[in-house]
Amino acid sequence: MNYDLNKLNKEQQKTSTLAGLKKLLQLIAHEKRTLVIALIAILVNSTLNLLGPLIIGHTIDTYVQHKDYSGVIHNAILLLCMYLVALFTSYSQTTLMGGVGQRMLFTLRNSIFNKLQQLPVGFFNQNKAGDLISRVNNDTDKLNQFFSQSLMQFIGNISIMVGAGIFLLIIKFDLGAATLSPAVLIVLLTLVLSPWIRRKNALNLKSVGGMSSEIQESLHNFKVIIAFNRRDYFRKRFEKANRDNYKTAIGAGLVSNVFIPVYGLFASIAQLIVLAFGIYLISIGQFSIGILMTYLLYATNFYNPLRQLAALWTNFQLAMAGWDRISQILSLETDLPLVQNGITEHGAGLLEFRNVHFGYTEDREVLHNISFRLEQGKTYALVGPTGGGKTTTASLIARLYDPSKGLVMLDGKDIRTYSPEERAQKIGFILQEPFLFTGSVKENILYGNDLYKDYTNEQLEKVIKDANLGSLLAIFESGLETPVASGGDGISLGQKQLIAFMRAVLRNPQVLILDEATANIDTITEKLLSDILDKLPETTTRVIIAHRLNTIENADEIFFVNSGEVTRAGSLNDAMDMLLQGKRVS
Ligand SMILES: Nc1ncnc2c1ncn2[C@@H]1O[C@H](COP(=O)(O)OP(=O)(O)OP(=O)(O)O)[C@@H](O)[C@H]1O
Repeated sequence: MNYDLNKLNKEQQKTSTLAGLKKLLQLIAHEKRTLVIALIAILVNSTLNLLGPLIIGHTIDTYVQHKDYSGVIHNAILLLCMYLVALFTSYSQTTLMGGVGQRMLFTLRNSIFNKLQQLPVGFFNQNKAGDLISRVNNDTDKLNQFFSQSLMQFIGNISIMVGAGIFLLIIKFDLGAATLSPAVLIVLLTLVLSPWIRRKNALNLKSVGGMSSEIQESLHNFKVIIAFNRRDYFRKRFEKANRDNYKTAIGAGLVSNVFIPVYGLFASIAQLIVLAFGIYLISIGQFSIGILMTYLLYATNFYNPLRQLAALWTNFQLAMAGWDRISQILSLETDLPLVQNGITEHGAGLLEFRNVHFGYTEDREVLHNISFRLEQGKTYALVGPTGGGKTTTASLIARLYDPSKGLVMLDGKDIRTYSPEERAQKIGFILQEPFLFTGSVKENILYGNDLYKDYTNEQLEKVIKDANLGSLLAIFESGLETPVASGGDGISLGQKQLIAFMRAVLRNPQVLILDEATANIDTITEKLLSDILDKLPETTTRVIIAHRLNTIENADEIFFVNSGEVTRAGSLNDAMDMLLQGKRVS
């Protein structure tokens, strides 16, 4: 399945502003009470702002012109009180919406992270970690900014505009219509330009993701970069990503800023219309100075928010572009679903591949029509040249992927019928490059193991000794409390493999897969591991992938994996011949 977020097909990419907005609103649906209070606050604020020009006009015509200063002072105090209440409502709505935005950000980041936890290995093969981090951090923040800062401003501005527009039309309809006509052009222009702005913003967010991937890759591989003196190479790559980001940011900024001067121009034209027409109306006795003042203030009240709406609209487009990138992740489903009514067979082997085909991508098949069967309690070895398909076969045993054709049976049932927990309990997989978390040896050993999670060190040490793993633990200076640094970088690769080995064995799986698990371990420790493997419960089936043939000399059966085909190799000597000749016997 295609999981590459930057190459989704049209169907996967299809998003509409309305549908996106609807889904987004669901995220804050439980905030109804806060939203209603914030809405009331902003409407009160707009109303107070709209009453201002009326009172000012009335003061000029009634009190200023008749030199009634007590009336002027009275209205001035009234205006001051109104502006203070407006300030309070504005502060309240900002604080309330700030909280809504932060809570939404929290939920959204959790949802994306949870979704990432559910997606299959194929998704992570096809996407760069840096880009995903950028989506979780940066794109969600764009949404937060819109919700916490822009949404209520948006509503407030629209209500002021609508109110001001109504007053303009009521006071004098023909002048009102002339004053509002530039706004119609602005709305049309906005509608035409919006998709373009959204596209430009999406490109910009994508380039931020690209830059983040470059940083992640170079930080992750810093040892190789230094060892190969490739700093210049990565510097150039980063410079290119940074330049791409710079260009897309300039592009997005340019299109976004196109509105601001255009809006300004239209607002000025509207004011000119009011002034010219208003002065004419005064000259023919239809308007008073106070009404002209009120009119001018309403025109400003109409066009100022419109100008701000341009900026808010840009924020909205940016938030929607961010939301598109986020919802691309949220809408993905795992291609490893739980199958309810899979085949169940008695008497099947513990594990069986039936005519399995598999490819990481649709255009290249890696495993071709593989069939084999593993019995309980036996030891199997997979040998073969590099790139032959051993790890891929093991990955299908652990259901990191599903076959494109064919079936994998585990313990008499289609492997797809097991829940991830059941499967992880039955299958232990020690990867070629085990990953350790920051913490202690104990925390890493107990990772994913609920059975011993509350054990004290003494209890756990006893369990480890009983599982014949004591000699491995003794290799670590401070035993269970030996610290492990981020990604396990503070300890050797061999030691990592030992921890991964203890982690897998303590779960007591039915099938234990060791993928080159002893490749970085000295001969004496390797012998220790071999003894431990021999002492595993009789029911444990072992699948050992190894390049060094001495590690598999005790295997009950050897499979030769080459060019995506799996065949029985017969004896160790036969396997050796096949490896040396690079071909298989039929
Ligand atoms: N994540 C992946 N995406 C695409 N192709 C892959 C991926 N992993 C492996 N392959 C390809 O699948 C084929 C089999 O690889 P696999 O890792 O199974 O070989 P292997 O026998 O385990 O090799 P090695 O002995 O080097 O570990 C190779 O051609 C490899 O290039």
